Amino acid sequence: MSTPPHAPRRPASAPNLSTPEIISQRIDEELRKEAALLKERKRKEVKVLLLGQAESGKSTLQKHFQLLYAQGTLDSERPSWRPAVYFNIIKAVRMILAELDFEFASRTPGNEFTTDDIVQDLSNVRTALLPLVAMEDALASEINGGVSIPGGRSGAYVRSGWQTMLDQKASLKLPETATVAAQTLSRVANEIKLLWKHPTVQHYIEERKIRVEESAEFFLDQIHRITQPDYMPTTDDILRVRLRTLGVIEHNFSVLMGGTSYNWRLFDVGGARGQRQAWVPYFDDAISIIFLAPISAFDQYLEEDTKINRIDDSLQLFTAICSNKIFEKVHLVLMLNKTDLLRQKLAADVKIKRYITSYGNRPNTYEAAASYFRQHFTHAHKKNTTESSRHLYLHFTSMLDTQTIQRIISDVGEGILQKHVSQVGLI
Ligand SMILES: Nc1nc2c(ncn2[C@@H]2O[C@H](COP(=O)(O)OP(=O)(O)OP(=O)(O)O)[C@@H](O)[C@H]2O)c(=O)[nH]1
Ligand SMILES: [Mg+2]
Repeated sequence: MSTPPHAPRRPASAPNLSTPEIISQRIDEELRKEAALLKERKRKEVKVLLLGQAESGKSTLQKHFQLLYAQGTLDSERPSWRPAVYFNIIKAVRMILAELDFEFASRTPGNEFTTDDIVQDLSNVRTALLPLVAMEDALASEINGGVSIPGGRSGAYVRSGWQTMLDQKASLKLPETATVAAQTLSRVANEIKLLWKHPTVQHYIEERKIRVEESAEFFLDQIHRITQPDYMPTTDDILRVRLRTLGVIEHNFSVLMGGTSYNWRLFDVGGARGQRQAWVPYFDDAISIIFLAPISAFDQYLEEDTKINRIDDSLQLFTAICSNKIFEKVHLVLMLNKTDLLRQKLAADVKIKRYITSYGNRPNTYEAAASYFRQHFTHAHKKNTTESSRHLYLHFTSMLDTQTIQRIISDVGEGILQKHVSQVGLI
């Protein structure tokens, strides 16, 4: 190969850039740069796990993070929540009808809530609603992208990237089954209202014979708004939607603190018992755990094991987290969540001691209950903390109180960041 006439000539004294030593120096330099970049990235990366049993409010808390730090992404995801709202309503209608069937089958004469006329009226409403109820599984399957939950459990859930999948498929347009569901819902909106407001249904709700999911009441009360053809979920709707999380979903936020932009990596996990083994690979190098325990759940049992009281399960899980060596130095935040529902239940005179005998003769008030649950969780932490310096940051929360929860997120965030900054020096 000949040198082109105008190519600059290497002076005789200049080093030969292709000697093995130079190549090796260059590789070293590249590796150093890469390591420095990695270190810098790690320095700005804050890894937080959201843990707790199913329905404890982890995904709802994640939405609040999103609302605070990445409002734009929540806005762009808005359309993909529409099928989920429909799904929540259809499921509630199905649960109400199933319970009515059961109650009517065993009705006794003279009961003012189950007269022949009432049974006939509600049976007509039922007939009108059957086509809607029949769509539940197909809608769940569409939301799930056709993948079913291991173990054959039905229902709708979200997994990593689900919104992108829906967005790519349909952008603002509703997917096929959801479109039919929207039309059917508009057609039977009056019947849903009739059913929901019916004194017999309200009576069974009060008597706690009909138990719908916690967000159902909110959606059913607003059925006419939701069944409008141009309905788009509000932020409140998104916060209320119930969809199980499947596996572990990572959410990234850029958070500006003290003039530096940190990359928050928030891991939201599926909380049901069968899902918990999927958490383990994410335990390494987590700087913080936010553990959610719904203290309103004292009268509820696990869906996956109906013998186990949900508060017991939360305590057991929290104990396991506290005693795990890998979390000895973690910044541990405990949110005793759903305080609004706890207040509601106590106002309706649901007795804690009926479900938790050790509650004894303590007053059935919010203050006494909150202090009792706090004591149990702090005790579990203290008993299972070998690293004496690990502190427990405890908050009573309601995810419906957006203003307060956002202030708590800011406070919790600062604490987590301080911990992070004190540890990055070790990297
Ligand atoms: N009233 C009330 N509802 C809440 C609160 N926190 C969460 N919810 C509702 O409880 C339901 C379950 O919340 P999620 O955030 O989906 O629960 P999760 O812990 O992510 O559940 P999994 O994904 O199954 O592990 C949703 O309908 C939420 O809107 C709260 O403080 N008060
Ligand atoms: Mg979830």
